[in-house]
Amino acid sequence: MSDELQSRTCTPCRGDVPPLTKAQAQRQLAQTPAWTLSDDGRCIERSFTFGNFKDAMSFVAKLGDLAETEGHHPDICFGWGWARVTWQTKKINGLHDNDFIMAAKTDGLAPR
Ligand SMILES: C[C@H](O)[C@H](O)[C@H]1CNC2=NC(N)=NC(=O)C2=N1
Repeated sequence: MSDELQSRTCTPCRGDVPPLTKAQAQRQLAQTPAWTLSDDGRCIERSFTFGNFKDAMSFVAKLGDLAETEGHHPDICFGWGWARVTWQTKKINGLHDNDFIMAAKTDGLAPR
């Protein structure tokens, strides 16, 4: 399930496709069950915990590198012992398969 998503790479989104509907997003969420769909169905979010600030910042740095590699970028908040990641495709103000691919890849970066 999410292994399949983790193995995929993002496709450039030129903004010429509609966002996933809330029902489509809910179906996709089955592959990334640790993530929460927003009420408006336009983004997915997950919080992570760490033992200290350094580990949280290291996770954020790795996620930033991944985002640059994939050309698809999250919103990230973080602090001592925590990080919150939100995925949305800004160009379409909603969710795209890329967001679920990146959510699965984000899970792969998190400490077990
Ligand atoms: C040209 C560049 O690839 C695009 O602007 C990308 C960059 N990263 C992006 N990240 C996200 N989350 N949404 C986008 O629409 C987006 N567009």
